[in-house]
Amino acid sequence: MVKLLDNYLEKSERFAESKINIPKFDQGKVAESTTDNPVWVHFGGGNLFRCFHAVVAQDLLNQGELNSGIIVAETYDDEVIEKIYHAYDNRFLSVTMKSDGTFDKELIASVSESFYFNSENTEGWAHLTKVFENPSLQFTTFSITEKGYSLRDSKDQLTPLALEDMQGRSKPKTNMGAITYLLYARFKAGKFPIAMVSTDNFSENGLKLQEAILTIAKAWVENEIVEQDFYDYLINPKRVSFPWSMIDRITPNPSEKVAGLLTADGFEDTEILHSQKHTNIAPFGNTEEVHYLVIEDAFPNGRPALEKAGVILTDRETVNDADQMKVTACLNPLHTALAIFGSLLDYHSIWEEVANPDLLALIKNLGYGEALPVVKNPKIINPTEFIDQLLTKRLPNKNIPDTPQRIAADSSQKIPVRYGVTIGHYIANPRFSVKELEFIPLVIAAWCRYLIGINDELESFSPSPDPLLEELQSYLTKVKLDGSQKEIHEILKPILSNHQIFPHEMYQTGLAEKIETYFEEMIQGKGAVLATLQIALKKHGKNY
Ligand SMILES: NC(=O)c1ccc[n+]([C@@H]2O[C@H](COP(=O)([O-])OP(=O)(O)OC[C@H]3O[C@@H](n4cnc5c(N)ncnc54)[C@H](O)[C@@H]3O)[C@@H](O)[C@H]2O)c1
Ligand SMILES: O=P(O)(O)OC[C@@H](O)[C@@H](O)[C@H](O)[C@H](O)CO
Repeated sequence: MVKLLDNYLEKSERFAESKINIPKFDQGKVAESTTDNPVWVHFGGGNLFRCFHAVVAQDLLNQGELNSGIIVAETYDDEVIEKIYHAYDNRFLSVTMKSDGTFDKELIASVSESFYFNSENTEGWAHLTKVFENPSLQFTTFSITEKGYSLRDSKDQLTPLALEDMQGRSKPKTNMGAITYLLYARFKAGKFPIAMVSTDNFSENGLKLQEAILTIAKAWVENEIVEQDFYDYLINPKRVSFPWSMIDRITPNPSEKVAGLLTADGFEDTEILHSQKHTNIAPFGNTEEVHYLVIEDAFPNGRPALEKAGVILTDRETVNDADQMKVTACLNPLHTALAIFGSLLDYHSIWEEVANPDLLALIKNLGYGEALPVVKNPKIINPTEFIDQLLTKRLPNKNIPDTPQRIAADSSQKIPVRYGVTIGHYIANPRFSVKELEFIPLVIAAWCRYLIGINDELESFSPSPDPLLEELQSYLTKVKLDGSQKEIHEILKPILSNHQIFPHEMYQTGLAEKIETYFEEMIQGKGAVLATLQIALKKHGKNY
């Protein structure tokens, strides 16, 4: 058996026996150089980071294109740092699951340091501050989920914690307050340049990060906590940039099945952690083969040759087009539809869902039928080929243990981007009418039905974690599922008129009425969700 803490340079033949590729560098030496010359900090050391960013860094370290490792800062889940990073000397096994049933396995050692970064944790706080004061630092990446950037609640009001952070700088409580604190340390140390790269799944992610940081910084200037010069530093792209990005690699939570196969292959560290804060993470990460990372090439302090590890560096417009193509049209809206219907129809695997002709027809009609006509071609990736590849190779890959329940997490945060952008195109473009949309309202109706927490067999299930779950469920507590429910409009109105979830006025577009009708059909008793889907497909669906 081999394990992560084995000396991979001395025991390389044992790793080879288990078909595990090992780093071509000495992790200890890289770590020393990271202490002196940090280059790359990553916030949010979850599964995507481990299977994507860390693999890019490893590739560059192997090629000699990078000499220092990634510093991971976790603002949210301290258990992950202690039990998953420190316990394994920041190493992990990346497992790429190919459609022919085989795995590619690589021991990743590109993370040099990891910290719980919170103003109450003095060690991590002091260390990250020092890192940000170092002129060598070139960029930071983020994968902290959509909600990690938020300063506002569901009513678009600044949260009490955000308001508190805007009043004082010494102990920020929000992620954005803490990041602004670090940028202030960098500013004071010498106004050194840096790129702040969000790689979370939402449109204009760089802009959202920038706006959140500027909200805090502006309040600090107004409250005379910091000098105006700091704000000017943040808005000068030659000093601080917020590149936009598109990231794509389906990375499910670590699976027990993969753990079992790794054990059978002679790898020892397979225990999955389900943390108290609901992070599912393990000493290994499982991901797919296909991947795209497109980043706006705006790095004022320079950058490693990321392109040598497959990253596409381009201008903002192209990034935005690629991102809109993926996140708002060709992948994520389809994923969320499978997540919602899958939870209602009691599926626990994505590949099984796409083997169901009704669900496959639903996502084809959403993708090819409703989203593709209004999406701009990003040129670097062909949108039709992208959906074709998704539907024929990626989603049906039985080797990828992805679940509707993972994807359903935080749906309230995703709906504005995954469906709202397409709705916006239909409203804005005179060649289209928003009234043509059938499958987007159908999915939104199914999401409202999903929030009730009772599936299509009328058995209860636990909806995936979502910051608005409790509030949204409070509107639906009395819904009867036996066909006797009246006043659907009164029940759904508070949800459908929430502009944080639906940026467009759903009642003016006529979409809300359609959603209400679909919702009503879905609460007519056992099997009503599937029946509604089948009727909608029969009436409005095309064969793609
Ligand atoms: N997994 C994928 O397939 C995939 C692919 C492309 C993009 N993404 C993006 O990456 C993000 C993370 O995905 P993942 O697979 O790593 O998820 P994960 O559950 O494995 O990890 C989530 C990470 O975000 C942190 N986090 C959660 N809530 C937070 C909060 N409120 N504040 C700060 N940090 C918080 C967690 O501590 C953890 O480090 C997604 O939300 C998405 O935007 C994921
Ligand atoms: O990561 P989330 O939670 O924003 O969304 C869930 C999935 O749709 C997402 O992770 C996809 O797997 C990913 O976007 C593929 O690149």
